[in-house]
Amino acid sequence: MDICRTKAQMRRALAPLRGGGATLGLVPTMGYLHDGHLALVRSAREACDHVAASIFVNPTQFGPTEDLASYPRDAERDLALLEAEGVAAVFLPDPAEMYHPDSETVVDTTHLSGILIGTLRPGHFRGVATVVTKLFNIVQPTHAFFGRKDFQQLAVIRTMVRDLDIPVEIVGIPTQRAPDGLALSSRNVRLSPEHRAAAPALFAALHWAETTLPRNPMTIEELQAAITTRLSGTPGAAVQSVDIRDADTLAALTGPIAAPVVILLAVRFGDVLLIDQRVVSP
Ligand SMILES: Nc1ncnc2c1ncn2[C@@H]1O[C@H](COP(=O)(O)OP(=O)(O)OP(=O)(O)O)[C@@H](O)[C@H]1O
Ligand SMILES: CC(C)(CO)[C@@H](O)C(=O)[O-]
Ligand code: BAL
Repeated sequence: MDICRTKAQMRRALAPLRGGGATLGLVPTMGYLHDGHLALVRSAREACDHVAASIFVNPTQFGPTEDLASYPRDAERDLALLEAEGVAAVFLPDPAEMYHPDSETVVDTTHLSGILIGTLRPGHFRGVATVVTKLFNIVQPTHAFFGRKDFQQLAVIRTMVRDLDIPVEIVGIPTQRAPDGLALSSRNVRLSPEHRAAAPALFAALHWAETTLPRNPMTIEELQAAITTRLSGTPGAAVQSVDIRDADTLAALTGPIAAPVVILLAVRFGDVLLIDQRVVSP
């Protein structure tokens, strides 16, 4: 496995893997890998001839009061995991390698970036769209793999690829969970034992909605209120948002639920923001 700290090294490592119709899958990550990331890598291995991964805690997607400095990191362990999964090359730049000191160009999905998580994390999706565009340009993958856990991020990336005619196929992978239902996330290690014990409440609320809705027709407003009440009773949980949106466009909805909708949850436990989502049908 080639470990590349510069763009030039990455381009050199990938050059022999291109051509002859070979497919190259990219798995972008911020490191501190868990089985959710490895599920993306395994899907990429199944779909593509070669797999590249990136590990970069991207400063431009963190707000000034967010957890950039305390974001968990363990590059050595990450590299061993990626090597064991048969990854051909890993891109591991530092911020100075990634961003020109006079960098001024950004990529932004002007509507999608500003709604939902975009209101909790202003500027976040512009940072994501910009760094993912840069990764696509550096790696030039035929396919790229993202988790559906970050549902809005996936929508932002699909929109950006559509609007800018970026020649890459985006693949969304189902959320991998701990046995108690908590969605795997690098930030889970920062939960206190009490908060970790309470955190499966997000999964429980989604599961409740998924099983209740087909038997018990509800309006958007009733479902949103029921989920908010369930989450608010969870010890230590500060509910940030419960949104129920069109599963394809993320457009706001009102009234009776007649088609599949996505439930998007954001809940803070201490200073850790957890998100989860589920598409449910009436
Ligand atoms: N539980 C999961 N199942 C499937 N994919 C996941 C899961 N968690 C993260 N991913 C995906 O892995 C990729 C890299 O995500 P990232 O490195 O930010 O990990 P994370 O665990 O989501 O960390 P964070 O705590 O920052 O949310 C993204 O495409 C993300 O959607
Ligand atoms: C896609 C991504 C690697 C861009 O920094 C990040 O947002 C993530 O890990 O989901
Ligand atoms: N998984 C999304 C990256 C972030 O939270 O910044």
